Amino acid sequence: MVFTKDQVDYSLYLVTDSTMLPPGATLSSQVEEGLMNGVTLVQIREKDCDTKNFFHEGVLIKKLCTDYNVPLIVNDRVDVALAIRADGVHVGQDDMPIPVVRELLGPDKIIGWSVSKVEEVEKLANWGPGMVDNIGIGMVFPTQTKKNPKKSPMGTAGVIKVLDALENCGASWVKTVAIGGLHPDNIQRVLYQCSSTNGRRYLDGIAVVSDIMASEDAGLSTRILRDLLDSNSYKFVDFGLSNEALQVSNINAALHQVHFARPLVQHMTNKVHQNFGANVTLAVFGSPIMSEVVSEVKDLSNIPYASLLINTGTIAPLDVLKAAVTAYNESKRPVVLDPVGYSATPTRMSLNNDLLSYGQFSCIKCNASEMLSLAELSDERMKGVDSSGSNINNDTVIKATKIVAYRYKTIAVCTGEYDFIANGTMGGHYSLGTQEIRGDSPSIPCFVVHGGNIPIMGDITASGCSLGSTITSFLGSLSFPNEAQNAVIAAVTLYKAAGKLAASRCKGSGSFQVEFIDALYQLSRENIPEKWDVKYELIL
Ligand SMILES: Cc1ncc(COP(=O)(O)OP(=O)(O)O)c(N)n1
Ligand SMILES: Cc1nc(C(=O)O)sc1CCOP(=O)(O)O
Ligand SMILES: [Mg+2]
Repeated sequence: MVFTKDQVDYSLYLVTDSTMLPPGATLSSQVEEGLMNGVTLVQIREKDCDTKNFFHEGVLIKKLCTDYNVPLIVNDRVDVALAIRADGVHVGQDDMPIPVVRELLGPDKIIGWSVSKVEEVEKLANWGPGMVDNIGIGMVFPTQTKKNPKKSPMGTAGVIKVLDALENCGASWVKTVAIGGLHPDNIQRVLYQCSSTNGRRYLDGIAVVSDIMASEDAGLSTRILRDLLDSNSYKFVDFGLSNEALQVSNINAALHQVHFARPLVQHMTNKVHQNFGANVTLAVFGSPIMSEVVSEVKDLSNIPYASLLINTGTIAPLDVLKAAVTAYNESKRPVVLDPVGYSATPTRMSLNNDLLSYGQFSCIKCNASEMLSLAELSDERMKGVDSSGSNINNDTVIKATKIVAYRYKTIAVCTGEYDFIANGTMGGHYSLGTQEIRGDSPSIPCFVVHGGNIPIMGDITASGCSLGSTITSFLGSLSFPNEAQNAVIAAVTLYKAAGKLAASRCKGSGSFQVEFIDALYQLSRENIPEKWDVKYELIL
C-alpha cells in the first residue's frame, strides 16, 4: 500500500536499534510486538549495519509493516529506501541535503528531518510544503541510544521553542514528534507541556527507541506507551485542576480545608525567608519544614497533604532541587516555584529554566519583572533581585502572566499592587496535533486581587517569598475533589487582606511584621472573606 502523507499517524513512532535487543528477541520480533500493540509508524535505524544486511533487514521489516498497514521510514540511507520501496526516509542535519533527498524520492514519499533550532525551522519553512513532511525534535532528555550526540538535551522548553517557530513561520504542513529519552515516566508531561504559545499546535507524537527495542516484553511496553498517548489527561496532582470561575464561598471552603488538613509545607528556600516563611506558614495552619536533605524528600512527599516550595533566592544545588521536584511529582503532590531574580544573572536563569523543564509545577509565583522575563516579553535585565516592575503597565503584566501560565501549564501568580492569577493548567488535558482556537491565544482564565496599594509590604524582607509559603500551604491542603485554582486565589486574597489590616495597625516596618503575622492568624481563623477589604475578580 502507498500511504498518502495525510494518512500517516505519527502518534507512536518506533525507531529500531538491533544493538539493544534482549536475549531471544530479534529485530523483527520486537517490531512485530510493537505493531501488534499500537505502534503507528516505524523507522529502521541500524547505524552499525553494512549495506547488504541493512537491505535484507529492511526487506523483512517492510513486509511486516505492509502486513500491519503501517508506513516504513528508512534512517539516513536514501539508496536503501529506494531499494526496498520504503515509504520515506529520515535524515539529520549532517545527512544528505533535503532538496537532494526530495529530488531522489519524488513528491509522494515521506521525508523526516531532525530539528532542534529555530533557524532549522526557518530553513524548512523557506523550502515550502514540498520538502520536509515531519520533524524529529530532540533530544528532549539525555539518552544513551544516540552515540556521540552533537547537541545537548533541550527539555520541554526547547521543544516549545521549535513548535513556536513552526507557528511563527507558518509551516502548518509540518508534523512533529519529540525524541530522546522518552519513557512512561515523562511522556505525559512532554505531551502536556509541549504546545505552541498560541495554543494551536501540540506534538503529533513521540518517537522511541530503547523503551520498546530493549524491552523484555515489547508488547507490554508498547501498550503502556499507547495508553499514555491516548489518555489525553495528565493527572500530575491528586486534586482538581478545574478552570471554572471562583465563587466567594469557595474562599471560605479553601480556608476550612487548610485548617482541616494542616498541610506539611517543605521549604527549599533562601536563608532570609526561612524564619518569616515558617511563621507565616504556621499562621495559616501549615506545618513548615525547612529541609534540603535529598534522602528524606521522598518520605516527606508521601506524608498526607505534603507540598513543596522551591524559592531560588539562594540557589540550592540543582540536583537536590531536581530530586525534590521528581519526588513530589511522583507523589502527585504540589510544587510551587518562586524564581527569585529569574533574569538577574545567567546562572539564575539557567537554573530556573532547567528546573522548569524538568518537572511540573502547580504554581509559579513571582513579581512583574520576573514574570516578563519568564514570558520573554522584556529584554530588560533585572537590577539585583528586587522588582523594577513599578513602571510596567497592567496589560503587559496580564499578558506575561497568561503566557507563563500556559507555557508551563501552571497557575501563574504575579504580585504587585494588583495581584494577577492566571490558570494555564487546561484542566490537565492535552491532545495531539493542531487545534482550532478562537483568536490568537488559548483561553486562560485570569483573575485580579486588589485592595489598594500596601507600600510597607516592600519595607520588610521575605514578604513576597512568604506569599509563596501561603500559596503552598493552601495547595498542600488539597485532596480530590478540591481544586487548585480556588486554593491559590484564596491564598492570595487572604495574604493581601492581612497585609492591609496590618498596615492599618502598625507603627513602622518592625511592628508591621508582627501585625502581619497576627492578621494572617486572625483572618484565617475568623474565616469571613466577605468582611475583607480586598476583592478578587475574573478579568474578561
Ligand atoms: C524521528 C527521528 N528523529 C530524529 C532522528 C535522528 O536522526 P539523525 O539526526 O539523522 O541522527 P541518526 O538517527 O542518524 O543518528 C531520527 N533518526 N528519527
Ligand atoms: C535516534 C535519536 N535521535 C535523537 C535526536 O535527538 O535527534 S535522540 C535519538 C535516540 C532516542 O533513543 P531513546 O528513545 O532510546 O532515548
Ligand atoms: Mg541521520
